[in-house]
Amino acid sequence: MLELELIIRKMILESLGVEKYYNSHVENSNTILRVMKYEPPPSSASAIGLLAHTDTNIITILCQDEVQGLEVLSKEGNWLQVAPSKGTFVAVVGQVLKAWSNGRLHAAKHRVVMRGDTERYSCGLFSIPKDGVVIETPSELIDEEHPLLFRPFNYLDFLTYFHSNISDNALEIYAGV
Ligand SMILES: O=C(O)CCC(=O)C(=O)O
Ligand SMILES: [Fe+2]
Repeated sequence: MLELELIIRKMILESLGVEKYYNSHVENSNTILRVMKYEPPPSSASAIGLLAHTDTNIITILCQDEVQGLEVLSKEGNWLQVAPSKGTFVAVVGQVLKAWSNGRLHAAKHRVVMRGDTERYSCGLFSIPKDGVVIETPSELIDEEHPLLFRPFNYLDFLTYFHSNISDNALEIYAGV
């Protein structure tokens, strides 16, 4: 999963023409692996296993078991089920990468909805800026057509703000230009 995260990050930076930042991008980040368990809903109804959110980190690689649950909000506002499929992973862009890329990448909202009577397990690898790292959009991604959207910000300070002011547009309020 770590290898996949690095490959995806490299592909993203290459596609933006800023691959020269790859090494510093990776050096400035850590990864954590988390295993999650979701209980089935108490009745036959569906239940929210994880509230709708966008990840705050850089990139998340998710691996679901065979129990359906992950849903992603489309730009049209529809919740799309992400079907579990053996040997596949889901990559989710977090708010740090959205800010760093000057909004070129979209941090999709997602949630977990539990249906049926089987517990669900998932595993997530989260790449996260190291303590003290300042998220700053590279100058190559700023021009007349793409004016700077987010001022440079310290990730830990943003996280502290985010947890005390949870809202859909916390990043825009905290670091929006
Ligand atoms: O369990 C999942 O599939 C999603 C987990 C998730 O979105 C998260 O931990 O941020
Ligand atoms: Fe998430």
